[in-house]
Amino acid sequence: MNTSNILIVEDELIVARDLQLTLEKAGYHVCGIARSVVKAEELAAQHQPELVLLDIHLAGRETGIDLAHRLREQRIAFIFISANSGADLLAAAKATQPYGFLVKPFRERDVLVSIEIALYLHQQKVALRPQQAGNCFDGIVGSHPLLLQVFEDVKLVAALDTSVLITGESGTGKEQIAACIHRLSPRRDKALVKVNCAALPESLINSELFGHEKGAFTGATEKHAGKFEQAHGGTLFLDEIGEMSTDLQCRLLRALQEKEIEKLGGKAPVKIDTRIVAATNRDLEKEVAAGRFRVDLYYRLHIFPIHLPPLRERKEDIPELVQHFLMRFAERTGRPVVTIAPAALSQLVAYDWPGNVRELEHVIERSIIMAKGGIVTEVLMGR
Ligand SMILES: Nc1ncnc2c1ncn2[C@@H]1O[C@H](COP(=O)(O)OP(=O)(O)OP(=O)(O)O)[C@@H](O)[C@H]1O
Repeated sequence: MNTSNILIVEDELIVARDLQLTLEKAGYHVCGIARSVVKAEELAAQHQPELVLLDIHLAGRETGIDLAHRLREQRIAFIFISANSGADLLAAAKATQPYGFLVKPFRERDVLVSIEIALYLHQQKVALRPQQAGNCFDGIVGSHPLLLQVFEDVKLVAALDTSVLITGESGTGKEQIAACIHRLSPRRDKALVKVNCAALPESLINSELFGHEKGAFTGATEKHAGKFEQAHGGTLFLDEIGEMSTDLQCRLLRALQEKEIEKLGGKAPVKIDTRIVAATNRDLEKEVAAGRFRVDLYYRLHIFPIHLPPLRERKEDIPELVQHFLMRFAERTGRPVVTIAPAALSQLVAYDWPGNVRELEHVIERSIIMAKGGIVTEVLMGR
């Protein structure tokens, strides 16, 4: 009997229901059907599926390819299901390293065989992981002492259950470090849920974080589990915490102190066990001094601060980072690796990188596209 939990991400309800029937007949458990990437991420965080069946064209702004990259980071297996199999789309799908690609219309048998193989391959990978997990800092390039100190801090704090505040300029890798803390913590098998506090309007962020009951406000047609609840047992990454309104800061502080939240329209508080990792590129002390950030919340988050150095303070890492981005671009696109001329590399090392590693990543991608004869001879700085 198969008991694996499977999530279906498909915008055509008839196809999704057919798939659900097929899977349930074969003994799998379908933990949900999502029509958009947003809903899929909500369900994935809630149910921790072993496998996701993923359509490419979905309702909403993002595609199945966008979601696939993130599922891969979270080490959740997925198989694409799509009516379209054009060369460009296949190249983009391949770059996400899926466990399979089924072209619609497909036979029941093909779906079941693909799922069985995907689950088997995924289990093999998971079984191998303990030896490889030694490096949870995979994908974080650099060996400057300032970065090595960050790695040490992360290893130390990951095992504890305290809140962590990651500071550093934009593009220095704060989100990557937050993911490492989660992966190294005892909460690693539960969800890591991310919220960008600057990306949501004030009116939405409240229900996004704390959730709401059905009928809590006009348009609340269904009960919604907020990010706090979705991250129950796991970690909630609050990016750009410096942008939070004072009202929300107050609710967050209460949630941290009481370990419970109040849903919009809810009758009783809900107990939560969620670890907070927050990040900011602002100087929170200045924000506190200016009265824009609550001092009590600041101290609550500041129990263990981790500071990421700007790239200009660890220029020695630039050549290795450049090499990393050149290789990664080749891997993603399936094209040969482009090299870089020494003069161009010197220019990159000399530059000050106000946008840090993210800016370097963009400059390299742009330079590869403009490169002739497989070698980058010119680099064009600027974000
Ligand atoms: N040391 C590193 N090695 C490889 N890639 C890195 C490194 N640091 C950052 N990056 C890459 O740079 C980009 C920006 O990183 P990330 O989103 O973690 O930064 P951030 O500090 O959270 O930025 P922001 O404050 O703007 O949210 C990402 O694509 C990330 O993969």
